[in-house]
Amino acid sequence: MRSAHTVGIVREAEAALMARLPQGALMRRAATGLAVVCARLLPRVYGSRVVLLVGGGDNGGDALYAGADLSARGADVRAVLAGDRAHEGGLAALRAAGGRIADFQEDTAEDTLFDADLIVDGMLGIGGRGGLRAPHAVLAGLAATAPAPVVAVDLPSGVDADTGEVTGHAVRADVTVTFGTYKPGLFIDPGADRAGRVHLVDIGLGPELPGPSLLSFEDADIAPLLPVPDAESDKYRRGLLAVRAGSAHYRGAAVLTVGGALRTGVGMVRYAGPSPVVDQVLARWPEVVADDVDPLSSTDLDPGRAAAVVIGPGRGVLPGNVDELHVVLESDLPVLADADALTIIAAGTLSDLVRTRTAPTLLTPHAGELARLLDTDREEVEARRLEHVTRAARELNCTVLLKGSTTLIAHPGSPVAANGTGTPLLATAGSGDVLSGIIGALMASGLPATEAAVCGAHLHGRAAVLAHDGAPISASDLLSGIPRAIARIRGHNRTKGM
Ligand SMILES: NC(=O)C1=CN([C@@H]2O[C@H](COP(=O)(O)OP(=O)(O)OC[C@H]3O[C@@H](n4cnc5c(N)ncnc54)[C@H](OP(=O)(O)O)[C@@H]3O)[C@@H](O)[C@H]2O)[C@@H](O)CC1
Ligand SMILES: [K+]
Repeated sequence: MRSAHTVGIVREAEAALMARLPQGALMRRAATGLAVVCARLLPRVYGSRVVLLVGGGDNGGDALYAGADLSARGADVRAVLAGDRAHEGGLAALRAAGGRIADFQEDTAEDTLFDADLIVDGMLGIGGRGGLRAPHAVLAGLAATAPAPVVAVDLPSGVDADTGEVTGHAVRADVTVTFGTYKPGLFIDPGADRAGRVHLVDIGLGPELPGPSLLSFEDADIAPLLPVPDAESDKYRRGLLAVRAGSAHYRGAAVLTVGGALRTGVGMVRYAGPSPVVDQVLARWPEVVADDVDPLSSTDLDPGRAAAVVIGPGRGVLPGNVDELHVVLESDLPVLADADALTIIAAGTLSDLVRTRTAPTLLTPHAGELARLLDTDREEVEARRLEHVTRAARELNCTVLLKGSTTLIAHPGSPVAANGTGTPLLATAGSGDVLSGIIGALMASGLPATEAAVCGAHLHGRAAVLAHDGAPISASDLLSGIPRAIARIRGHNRTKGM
């Protein structure tokens, strides 16, 4: 598990640590770690051409000191100064080690960057604000087209450290070397996409840091959460999931939601819906117990003996659907509400019920649905995803999973989790229905809502990567990737444990 802290917290922790250390010690630690990673990326250090892009603050200082280390080992190091000032100590160290320093020149910058074997982006770190100004933006553009790998110092310049937002230009790094703790923006798109592989350099900040602001999970963290049936398990102990998805218009939503649950593993799925949908579900998944229920007229809407309920995908927003959701939310069962159920909640009638439930509740909106839940615009949510998912969890007093290129999971009073798995190909119709089924199965198996959401999002992304094999995927293909993803994640855990 990787923990990230916001800039404000990093600054406080750094100040506390610096007060106990000789001046410049922290920057030396950071720069030494940076130089080690840079050296590993070069076939050999001696004779390699390293170009440093140097901003006016301490981020540039890190790059200059690391450049001095590489220069002392025989690299040909050139610093390009992006601003009219640069870290004095770093400049002196680079000069003393034989490195060359030049101001940014529009007509020579391209040749300099295109001749490099390695480009080090030390323009902006946690002190960056807003979109990159010139010439930083020009250098970011040249670095993106130059053939050499790009190493970002602390974070790619132009990425907001706290949110991952990018306004205008930003550096696209192959590797980011970050110091002391991860920054949230390294795990949230578009920042995560700009960061490449992320290395953390320990500069001794750990004891000064409070609990994390954001968490990112890896296979090894997910493996122990996946339910494993034992010899004692029967279908009821393994969990019965009630699925209230699909309608005459959207039959596929029921098939995909049920499929997601079955492929993840659950004791039993009990499906209830209109008769033509029941037929379709049973034709694809004969192991399901299915009841003909017309949610628009029936009074028998009680999910009965279930361990968890998934409600909403393709279900509809008619008065009967509102009644059905009402009954489900009034129960004391763990509930996952998605799609149409979110539209009903956003309309206001049932939001109080969500807020006051004591049983686990998970909402799984995409940006448009979250915007409706918060009475704002989709663009607002897309621009500041972390802020909005946190706000929704707080205001609705439940767990909220915001789907997107980085799926975020928030629960009141807990650090937000950023999901690191997946592929842009996941943005396909029905993919969210499968996710609901996966998470529903995990909730029915007894995982708390937040853990089920974290685990389910990870699994969903891994399944997509395994299923696509270089070609576009449909939501149905995703289903076949789920068991393989589970096997990979479990296998990873066994290797770690050996
Ligand atoms: N603190 C510590 O103990 C340690 C810190 N460490 C390192 O220090 C880094 C933080 O250094 P920092 O605070 O000096 O800020 P930094 O990221 O260099 O940026 C400031 C410069 O950027 C400029 N600038 C801002 N926005 C801009 C824009 N949009 N477009 C263009 N320019 C823009 C701004 O210019 P100004 O706006 O002031 O004119 C100023 O010149 C941190 O990330 C880590 O690498 C490590 O050594 C470990 C120990
Ligand atoms: K940087």
